[in-house]
Amino acid sequence: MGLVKEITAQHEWETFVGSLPKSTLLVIFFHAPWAAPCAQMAKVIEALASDYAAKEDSPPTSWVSINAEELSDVSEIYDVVAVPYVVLQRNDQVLEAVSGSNASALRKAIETHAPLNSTAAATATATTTANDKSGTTGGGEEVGKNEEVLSPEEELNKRLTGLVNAAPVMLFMKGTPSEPKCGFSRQLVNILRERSVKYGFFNILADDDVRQGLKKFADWPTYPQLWVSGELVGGLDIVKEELEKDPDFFKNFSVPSQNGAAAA
Ligand SMILES: N[C@@H](CCC(=O)N[C@@H](CS)C(=O)NCC(=O)O)C(=O)O
Ligand code: FES
Repeated sequence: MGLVKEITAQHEWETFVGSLPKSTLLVIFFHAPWAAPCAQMAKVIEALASDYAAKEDSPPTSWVSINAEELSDVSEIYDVVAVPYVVLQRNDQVLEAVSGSNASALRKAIETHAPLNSTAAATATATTTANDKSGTTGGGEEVGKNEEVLSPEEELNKRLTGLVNAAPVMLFMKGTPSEPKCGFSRQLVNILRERSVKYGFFNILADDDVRQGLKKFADWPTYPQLWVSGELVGGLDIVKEELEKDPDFFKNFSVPSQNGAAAA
């Protein structure tokens, strides 16, 4: 079996997703054949997939690769506006998406949602460790390398730093761009969409640690939160104000107005 399955038809996609066991983390890699960063990211994904395949007690994962332009219906469902774009989902729920060729953000995201047990845990029996979601999130330089011991708070902050830098424009929202779960988040998605802004997003409803932690980290009490280049811009009101002051606020982050995905 190839580790990363190329899906080339809509029906193939539907069958595949429909047959996935609930606990499996599905990694969906959207790419375009003309985008050089995609070729790089494809290698990263192959390597990650083989890491998971190599570890006997690793949580169940499944890896697919989709040509974003060829399967535009699928791309639309996931709001793919740029490639490479990787979506992590479990049980039909989008957990996180990583936009652009950001290998470390991707590895961090995957390890967060499907923690690989450390070498010590690997020697324990698989049954007792399989459900341990509360453990460390990895995120170290290399799997298996000695990691500095971090307090849970430091660990979370490290993770949050990774998340706010996961894409040049990051939206922390309630729900997903195609299914916002609150009017404030929906409005901000619309603002970004109208301006063809390329952005990554994180559904804070899927992760209460991030939901509560980021408020402290950002010193900002609500969602949505928009981050640009790793810095908090603010919530919906602030973004509206910024756009009033400077209508070109997002100029550097917009996709040229053409169909299909743009290289990130
Ligand atoms: N005026 C705010 C509206 C956002 C807001 O009030 N968000 C609330 C309700 S969705 C929130 O995130 N509360 C904290 C929470 O739900 O964790 C803005 O400009 O973004
Ligand atoms: S979820 Fe109630 S206002 Fe956003």
